[in-house]
Amino acid sequence: MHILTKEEMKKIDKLTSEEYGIGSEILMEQAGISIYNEIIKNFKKNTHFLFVLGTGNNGGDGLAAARLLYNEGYKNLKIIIIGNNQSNLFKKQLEIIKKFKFDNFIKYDKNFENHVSTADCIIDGLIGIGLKDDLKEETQEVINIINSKKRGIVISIDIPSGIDANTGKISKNAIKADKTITFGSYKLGHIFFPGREYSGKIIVAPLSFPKDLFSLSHRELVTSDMVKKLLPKRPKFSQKYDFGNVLILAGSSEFPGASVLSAIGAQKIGAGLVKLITPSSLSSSVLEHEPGIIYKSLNKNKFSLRDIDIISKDIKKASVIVIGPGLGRSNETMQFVRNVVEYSTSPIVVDADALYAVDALALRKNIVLTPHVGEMQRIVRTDEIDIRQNYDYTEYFAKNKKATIVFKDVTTTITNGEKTYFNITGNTALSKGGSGDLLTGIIAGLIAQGLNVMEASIIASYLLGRTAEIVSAEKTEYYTTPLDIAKNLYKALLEVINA
Ligand SMILES: NC(=O)C1=CN([C@@H]2O[C@H](COP(=O)(O)OP(=O)(O)OC[C@H]3O[C@@H](n4cnc5c(N)ncnc54)[C@H](O)[C@@H]3O)[C@@H](O)[C@H]2O)[C@@H](O)CC1
Ligand SMILES: Nc1ncnc2c1ncn2[C@@H]1O[C@H](COP(=O)(O)OP(=O)(O)O)[C@@H](O)[C@H]1O
Ligand SMILES: [K+]
Repeated sequence: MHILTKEEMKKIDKLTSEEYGIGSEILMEQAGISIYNEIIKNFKKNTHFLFVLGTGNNGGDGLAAARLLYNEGYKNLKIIIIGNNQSNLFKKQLEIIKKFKFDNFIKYDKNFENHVSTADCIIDGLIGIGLKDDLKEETQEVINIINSKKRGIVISIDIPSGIDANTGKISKNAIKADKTITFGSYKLGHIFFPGREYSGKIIVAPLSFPKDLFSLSHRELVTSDMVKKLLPKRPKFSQKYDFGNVLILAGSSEFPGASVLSAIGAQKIGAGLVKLITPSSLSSSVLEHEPGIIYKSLNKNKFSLRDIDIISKDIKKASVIVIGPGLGRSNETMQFVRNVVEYSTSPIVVDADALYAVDALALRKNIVLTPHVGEMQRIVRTDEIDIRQNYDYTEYFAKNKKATIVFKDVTTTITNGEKTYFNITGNTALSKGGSGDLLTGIIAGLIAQGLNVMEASIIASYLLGRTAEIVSAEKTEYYTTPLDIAKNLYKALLEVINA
């Protein structure tokens, strides 16, 4: 499923009309029908509806849906229109609904609160992707009353009014919907917070947009289907060397646990061989969890430059290297990181402390950086933009650095600057030390099996998040730990494989 900006959506509207002859009126009627269909599935004819509509095409969709319901015997409908500048399609829909003898238009006055609190279902068609500038005061007031006085279900048309479709940001105020019915495809505002939260359950109504047109967007949502298609094959006629060799350079006497989770992640996702080389002897617990992991301790506190000689053979043999989790950030260790990255030509997953050496690294497409919010804000070296709300800056950064980036957040951005994937699986069970270390190992385990760094990052992010959802449904988001997630990774795998 592609994820569109409002400009891309408008372009697709235009092309659908001009190149394919399916005009805006038809699309609006279809939008109305899809809202109508969703409503009749869930509400009886005696339901009290309040349609709160603007005067643009978002409001026009609302008028079409209201008329279809009215025509089917849903008689408890009230419509309130906010604003004056009616779009042509809105005007037309208004004329049509009047021809159906609908006349229950109400004014915006002191009784509005009462209408809101007595409605079983409120349809929000105030503003869609046409939001411009800050919300007008009257609209803010209307939205405020809906959010605070509603008793029934709120359904937003296309996107909750007040949410910017390109960023998910709130403009002064926004409707908190239970459900959003959007058209064609997701918009970015549906997947970035707070828009994602304000949208509630999102339903995508396809309308008649030609599918090919969506590929004008280079951004996609990671889905179970996509993961299923990308999962590496495991042919019967195989042996361990066919599934790759993961070398993990991680840990220190101060942070021995991180490397353990990375190694387990790589092993559990199916890598042929996983070797953990770590400075301290404190990570030996890895063998209790997975005795198949090859474990080597250098019996010191942290990596330094001269360790390169000891591990150079391993670096050459590795089909993928993980560097970073739990390393610490001393100068010597950063020198070590730089040298490993320069020395190797294999794919490398650079995570955690190793990200602090990024400035000095010559990056390449098969290097994947996996920063969380703080690390990302630091490596882009600018405080001027909030990196969580600027996926295009992450894309720009990846392109510029010629690397692949997995920017880990509630919505994770996976990009090489040309293609971008967003993952939205996961929950707060993952907001705990160690989840990222596990992810790193899973990414590497997939690269070892022959996937490129983008493919591996897509699958790993999806599976990590989905496993967290599955495990926490049983054990709660409080209780679930990275190790629980590692041990249950098979549940998300099975769900994907059997879907
Ligand atoms: N053109 C098409 O092919 C289709 C468009 N559709 C609908 O059309 C919508 C886009 O329609 P429009 O481009 O007319 O725009 P919208 O209807 O989304 O927004 C324009 C309306 O919002 C008001 N508005 C904008 N900024 C505001 C602010 N800051 N404060 C208060 N009011 C503000 C304007 O006064 C106007 O009434 C989509 O979201 C979707 O719902 C659907 O009918 C599907 C097909
Ligand atoms: N609330 C959340 N919802 C979804 N995913 C989350 C949430 N919190 C954290 N995550 C995910 O969990 C992982 C945390 O990584 P990170 O912060 O690097 O952990 P650590 O460095 O402690 O191992 C990332 O993949 C991130 O996307
Ligand atoms: K809306």
